Amino acid sequence: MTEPILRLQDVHKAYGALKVTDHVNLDVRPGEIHAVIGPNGAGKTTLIGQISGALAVDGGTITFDGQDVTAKPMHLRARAGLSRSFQITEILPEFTARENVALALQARQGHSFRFIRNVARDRALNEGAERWLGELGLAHRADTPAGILSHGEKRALELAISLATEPKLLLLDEPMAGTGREETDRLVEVLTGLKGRYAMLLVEHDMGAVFALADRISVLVYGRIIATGTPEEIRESAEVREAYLGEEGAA
Ligand SMILES: Nc1ncnc2c1ncn2[C@@H]1O[C@H](COP(=O)(O)OP(=O)(O)OP(=O)(O)O)[C@@H](O)[C@H]1O
Repeated sequence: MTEPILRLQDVHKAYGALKVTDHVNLDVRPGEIHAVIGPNGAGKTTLIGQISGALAVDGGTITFDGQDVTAKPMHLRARAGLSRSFQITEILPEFTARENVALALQARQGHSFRFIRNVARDRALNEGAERWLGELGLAHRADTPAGILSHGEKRALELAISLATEPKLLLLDEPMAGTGREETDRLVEVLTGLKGRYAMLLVEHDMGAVFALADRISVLVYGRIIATGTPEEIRESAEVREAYLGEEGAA
């Protein structure tokens, strides 16, 4: 079997007596969308923080792309291809959508920020940026300052910025938060288009989006993963229904 791109073994963290992540075992396979769902306060944000390196673990091991990254700082994990998107504003509002992506491409090539003024003239960067914008349905917004894009378009732009860094795993932290129905549908469509090409760990409250996108779902309740399985298995699990999904998930 192919090695997972991300593996968490026995990861745990407590704040005093509160076990926020409680001996979590989880893996993400190459090309898989693995969603983590759970009620408010279940520990999802903490888990994402531990994976990205923003938060230290109390114990356990995090292996990314074959390397033990448990003690590695966030920037080294990012450099190794672990990209966190959403709930972090990476967009520069004064710059156009194209410039925002071009800057991410430029950063990947190791140039420093002070060359910013050369970006507009660099055709290769602009073409690369346009390719990503096209991929995410934003080609017609290339010249628009990022700050005046709609909320859903900003989310798509954040995704373009993440993808421009050629990640091996995308950590998607509530990408649908604050988006309307139409924009959520659009983002689901965009992510569906990327399916199979990138491994993604998706934390999301919108169950419609989760069940439409995920290959597997893990359910986190009080810091503990109570089930991992296909959307069908999760929907049919009596334990999950009782602990979390309730009638809504059964519908
Ligand atoms: N720095 C902290 N100190 C103490 N308790 C914390 C801290 N950070 C989080 N917690 C607690 O840990 C628990 C898990 O929080 P976390 O934000 O990870 O949950 P979540 O599943 O992401 O919730 P939501 O779905 O509402 O975003 C909560 O009870 C929270 O109050």
